Amino acid sequence: MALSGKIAVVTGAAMGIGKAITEILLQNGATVALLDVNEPAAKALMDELQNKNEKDRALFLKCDVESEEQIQAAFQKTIETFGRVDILCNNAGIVDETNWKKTISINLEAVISGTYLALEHMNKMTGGQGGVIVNTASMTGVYPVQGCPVYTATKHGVVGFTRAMAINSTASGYGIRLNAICPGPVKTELLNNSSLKLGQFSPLQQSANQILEVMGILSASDVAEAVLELVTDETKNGEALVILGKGKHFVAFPSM
Ligand SMILES: NC(=O)C1=CN([C@@H]2O[C@H](COP(=O)(O)OP(=O)(O)OC[C@H]3O[C@@H](n4cnc5c(N)ncnc54)[C@H](O)[C@@H]3O)[C@@H](O)[C@H]2O)C=CC1
Ligand SMILES: CCCCCC(=O)CC\C=C/C=C/C=C/[C@@H](O)[C@@H](O)CCCC(=O)O
Repeated sequence: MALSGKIAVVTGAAMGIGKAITEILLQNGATVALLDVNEPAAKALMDELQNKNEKDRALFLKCDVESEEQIQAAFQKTIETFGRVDILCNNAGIVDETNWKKTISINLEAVISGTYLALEHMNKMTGGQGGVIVNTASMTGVYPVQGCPVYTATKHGVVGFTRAMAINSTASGYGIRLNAICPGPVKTELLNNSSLKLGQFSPLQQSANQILEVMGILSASDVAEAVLELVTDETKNGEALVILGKGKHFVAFPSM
């Protein structure tokens, strides 16, 4: 898929991996609606884009993905402004093993809401033009990590939901590819703060730390490059791409 003229929606776009995804999509010619709850960070990014003459292809829409109404309003504004949606990156996520219901709400429920809203607008069976959805899971969506069982559960859910929706899309003719990106540790605010967010499992942090030594730490740009591969490679549907400091691989799931 060539990105020039394509319209993308990215959630959690103001910082970290979402910011890097936004930047690489813009660099490759796409137009991006940036959805985020952090208005100051988003405005700072928009100022950076202004300096790179990319601001006219970027639209910040304040949106708390915990609110289905706010996601719907953001999609509506995107379509009113740019005419359609071709690419969706459900990227917003948190780690909070204490407020674990919020973690489920943002990391999984919002991914489902965003995907279903995108279907309404992208589905070829209902007048859409098709497209691609990349959901940000984590290596914890495939390999459980001590210290963050609910986070791990949400990311397993993102992988399973994405793969099931990819099968549905093929079977139903939606014309939409769905893939999951499963990064290991990435140097962002989320990772930096994660040791404070393990709640009752904080004593297990050391074992989580060991993963950093084994897996290495990625940059957000490393992940964005892998997301670009999933967006542009039209042969990829229903994949879970694990990316670690030591390399990347598509998960080989057991066949039935
Ligand atoms: N940093 C890491 O080591 C890894 C992160 N991930 C996943 O990548 C995604 C992005 O994480 P990072 O960039 O590391 O985090 P980050 O904390 O650096 O950035 C997350 C962005 O999402 C936004 N956000 C949070 N809650 C929101 C909500 N309710 N509505 C709208 N926006 C919201 C934040 O304001 C922020 O801009 C998450 O889904 C995370 O689980 C996956 C694997 C590794
Ligand atoms: C613990 C949740 C991490 C969420 C981010 C991911 O999905 C990556 C999962 C893989 C490994 C996680 C390791 C987490 C270690 C934390 O306990 C913390 O110690 C990391 C500190 C970051 C740093 O030192 O740069």
